[in-house]
Amino acid sequence: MPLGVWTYTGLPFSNAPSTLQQGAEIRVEGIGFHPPGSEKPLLQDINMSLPANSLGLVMGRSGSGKTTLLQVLAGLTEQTSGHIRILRGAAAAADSGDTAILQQSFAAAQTASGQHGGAPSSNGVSPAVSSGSSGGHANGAETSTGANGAAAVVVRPGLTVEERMQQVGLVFQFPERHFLGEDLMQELTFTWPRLTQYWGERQALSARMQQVLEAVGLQDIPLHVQPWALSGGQQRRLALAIQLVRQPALLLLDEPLAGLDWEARQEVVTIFRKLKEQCTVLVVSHDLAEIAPLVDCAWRMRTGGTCEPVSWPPMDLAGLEQ
Ligand SMILES: Nc1ncnc2c1ncn2[C@@H]1O[C@H](COP(=O)(O)OP(=O)(O)OP(=O)(O)O)[C@@H](O)[C@H]1O
Repeated sequence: MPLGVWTYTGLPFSNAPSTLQQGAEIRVEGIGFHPPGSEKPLLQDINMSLPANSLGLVMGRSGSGKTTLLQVLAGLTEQTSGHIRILRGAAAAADSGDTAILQQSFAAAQTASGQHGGAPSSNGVSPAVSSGSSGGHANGAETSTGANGAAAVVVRPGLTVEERMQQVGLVFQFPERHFLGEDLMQELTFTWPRLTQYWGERQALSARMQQVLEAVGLQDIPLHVQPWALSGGQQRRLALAIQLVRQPALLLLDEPLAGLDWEARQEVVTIFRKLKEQCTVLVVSHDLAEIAPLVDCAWRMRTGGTCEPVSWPPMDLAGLEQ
């Protein structure tokens, strides 16, 4: 499958099938990043696990490496150690040894392919025959057909940077500073593929655009309006819409409330409540008062690029902010 078309944000357009509508479990395992020329590593042995459709929070002092971590997760920077996995369905089950989910996944795959076979064995490897397709489990695991025709769950070690760029969306801090389109239509479609071979992709995107605009509450703004004529909150919602149209499995938000007034912050937080239904979300933020009620799991980054889990919900939110 060809790699997607590159966008102005550095994110290639996803050629992933439109079945990627739900969040996935995210595993960050032993991620380290030590760029050449830097005396010390910027990230060290980062471990995180985000359940599907959860919202994770990363906090920490300035310079502790939060943005660097997001860049690695989004595939803009390649880590020097560790790996990142996006697990769906059978992949998550195989990884955790959950044979019940595996059995359901294989039953669904067999029904879809019109084939029948035995149940998965207790080690999670199915003796059943499948079509050999991925069965919708993009990355992390897939069903494959062996030489004897038997299907097995193959858990892949980690995502390449290209795969991350396709499956992870990143909304930068102050995303409105990166707007390039002369109107909303241009801004929303700027990253869409233009070559004839991607016509099907464009059609799928057009079909999703209206839904996404409604989800972020911008459906009543005419598409000929200039992006800079929008309010601060509307601009942030536009930046979210641009990423949501791509249907990322993981959405990364870097200080999404920074620089917004009270009203705009409320607008954006309201959208975050709904975001979790569509994808798994990881937010870097200092604005704990607004974000805290939405958070399912949290980590604190320390100077030197280490990361530790924070018990959630916290006993004392004010103390956490210090
Ligand atoms: N490619 C690089 N090479 C060397 N140092 C880098 C590189 N990229 C970032 N840094 C340094 O890594 C450190 C972490 O930066 P990062 O922006 O990730 O921190 P942060 O926690 O997001 O900070 P803030 O909250 O201020 O945004 C900083 O000291 C930064 O100067």
